[in-house]
Amino acid sequence: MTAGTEVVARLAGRRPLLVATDYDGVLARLRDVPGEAVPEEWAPDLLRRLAGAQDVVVALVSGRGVQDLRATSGLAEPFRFIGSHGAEHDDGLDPAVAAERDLLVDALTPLVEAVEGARLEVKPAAVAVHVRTVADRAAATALLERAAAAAGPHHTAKPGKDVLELAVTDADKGTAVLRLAEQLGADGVLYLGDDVTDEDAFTALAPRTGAVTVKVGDGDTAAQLRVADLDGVRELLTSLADALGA
Ligand SMILES: O=P(O)(O)OC[C@H]1O[C@H](O[C@H]2O[C@H](CO)[C@@H](O)[C@H](O)[C@H]2O)[C@H](O)[C@@H](O)[C@@H]1O
Repeated sequence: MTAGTEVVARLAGRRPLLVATDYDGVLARLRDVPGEAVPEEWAPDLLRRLAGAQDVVVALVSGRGVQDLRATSGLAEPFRFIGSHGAEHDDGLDPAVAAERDLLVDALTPLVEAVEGARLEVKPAAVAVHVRTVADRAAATALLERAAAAAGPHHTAKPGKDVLELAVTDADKGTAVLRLAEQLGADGVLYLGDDVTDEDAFTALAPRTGAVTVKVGDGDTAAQLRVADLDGVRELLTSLADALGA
């Protein structure tokens, strides 16, 4: 049985159904420049098909801030947005976190400026140190270690693919997706993700009846199912859309 067949068998009859998906590495290929990570050509129409089905809600869940996620993906309503690794729901963020974030920016800026090719990304509730374009890989590793050491006890370190993010809240994708599922009274939940922070969602959803979790790509995971790559995501979501009559 393919992952798509399994997802259809377990979810097609469940309503309301929440289809929640990570963005980078699932709907968009990884790029050197985060702003260039646009969705795969098939993704917007396929997500709209799913969101058009009766009692189906589609949510994009990302480490990006919601504003960045909307701008980079080009996606808008009817989709729901969870950003900043769970700290932002649609457009809401506690403004008090910005001052705390700016202290982190001050601490990390000199570290990043000392390493050629490194970049600092300032997000609503976090600061991310990117090393994808650092040619000296030993320097990249050392920078991520120094950035981790700069974190205070009230920060949450979130490692990812060539990135270390320091968040100023303890929100995660797991609690955020569970909260949205409760709000919707969802009887079924599908979650797709490829990166370390998606493991929080896989773990949080594991005990929930009617939840199916899918890891995209290689690596250890708490997800129940796996697809190899973004083409696997397209096939899986197409099977679900067909089964929903969307
Ligand atoms: O939760 P996600 O939607 O997967 O977002 C995770 C991070 O994605 C972005 O960084 C990653 O993608 C970049 C563009 O392809 C790539 O250059 C970088 O190496 C990846 O780590 C985004 O820039 C971060 O803010 C997100 O946290």
